[in-house]
Amino acid sequence: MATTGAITTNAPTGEIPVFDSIAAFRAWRKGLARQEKTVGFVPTMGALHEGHLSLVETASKECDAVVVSIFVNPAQFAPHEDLDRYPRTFDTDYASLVSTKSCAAILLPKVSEMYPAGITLDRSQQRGAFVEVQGLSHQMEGIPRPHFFRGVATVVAKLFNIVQPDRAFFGQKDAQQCVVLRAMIRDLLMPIRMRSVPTCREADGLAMSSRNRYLTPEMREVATVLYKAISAAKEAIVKNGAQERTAILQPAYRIIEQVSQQVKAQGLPFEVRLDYLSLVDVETLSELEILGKNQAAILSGAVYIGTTRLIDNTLINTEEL
Ligand SMILES: Nc1ncnc2c1ncn2[C@@H]1O[C@H](COP(=O)(O)OP(=O)(O)OP(=O)(O)O)[C@@H](O)[C@H]1O
Ligand SMILES: CC(C)(CO)[C@@H](O)C(=O)[O-]
Ligand code: BAL
Repeated sequence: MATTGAITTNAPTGEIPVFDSIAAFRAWRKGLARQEKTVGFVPTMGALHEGHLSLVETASKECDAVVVSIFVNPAQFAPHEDLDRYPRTFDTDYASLVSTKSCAAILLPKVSEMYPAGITLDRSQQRGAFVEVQGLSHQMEGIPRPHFFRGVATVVAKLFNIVQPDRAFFGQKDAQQCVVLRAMIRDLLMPIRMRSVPTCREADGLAMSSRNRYLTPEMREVATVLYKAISAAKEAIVKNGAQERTAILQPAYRIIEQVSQQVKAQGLPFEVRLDYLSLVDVETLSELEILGKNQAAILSGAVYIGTTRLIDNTLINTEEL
C-alpha cells in the first residue's frame, strides 16, 4: 500500500494511497491542484457500508478525484457514549473502497494531528479552537447530544482545511448534520459545494448505519421500528393530508409503543425505547405544530434498541437538505 505513515494492514497493496500524515496528504493534493482536477470529499468514521459507498459513487460522478477520510472523531462523543467501542475496521474499509474503483485517496489522520491542543471528552476541560453553528445545533439530536454538532462542525472544518474539496458529500440519514454543515459552509464563506445524498436502506427499510453492527439477530428483527414509525407518519401527511403535529406523529408513537410492548411480552433480553420524534421546518429546524401546505420539513427520530441508539428520518416536500 502506498502509505506515508506507519500504517500496518493486511489489505491488498498499492491500490489506493492512504495518508496518515497531513503534510503528506497536502503534498499529494498539490499534484491534483496543478492538474486542475476537481476534488469530491466524503468524510466518514469508517466501518463502511453501502451508504458510504453510495456517497463515493455520487462524488465520483461529479468530481475528477474522490477523497475519503476515516476518522473516529472524539470531539463528537460525550464521555458516556460509545467512542471506545465504535467499530474500527480499516482492512475491510480499504477493500470496500478499492472495490468502488472510485476512490483516489484515503485520509486517515491521527488524533494528535487533528487536535494539536489535545482533546478530552469532558467539554468543560477542552482547549483550542472549536466551531459552533448557533441556532441549529441545540434541538433534535442536539437535545440528547448537546456536544455533538460542535464536535462535528469542528472536525469537518479541520478536514476541509486539509482536503480543500470543491464539493463535499453527506448522507441524508444524518439530516440535522446536513443542515448544520450547510450553514457552516455558508456562514464561514467556505468555497465548497455541499451535497446531500439519499439514505441507503436494507431490503426491509432499516437505514444502513455503522452502529447496526451492534445489534444481535433478535434486535435486528425489530430494528425497523423507527423506519416503520416514520413511514406511518409520512403516510398520514401524504395519504390523509394530515397537517397537525399530533395527527402526523400519533401513528408513529403507536407503532413504537406496540413494538416495545411486543419485545417485553416475548421476554427478550433488551428494551425498545423511543428517544424522541421530531417534525421540524427544514430551514429553521423549529418544531412544527402545524405543517403548512408544501412546507419543506424533516420528520425524524431516534430509538434505543437495547443500548444501541439508531436514528432515521424522511423528508417532506423536499428532496435535498
Ligand atoms: N444509510 C446511509 N445512506 C447514505 N449515507 C449514509 C448512510 N449512513 C451514513 N451515511 C453517511 O455517511 C457519512 C459518514 O457517516 P458515518 O461514518 O457516521 O456512518 P454511519 O453509518 O452514519 O455511522 P453511525 O452508525 O455512527 O451513525 C455521513 O455523511 C453519513 O450521513
Ligand atoms: C461527518 C462526520 C464524518 C464527522 O465526524 C460524522 O459525523 C459522520 O460520519 O456522519
Ligand atoms: N453519523 C453520525 C456519527 C455519530 O453518531 O457520531
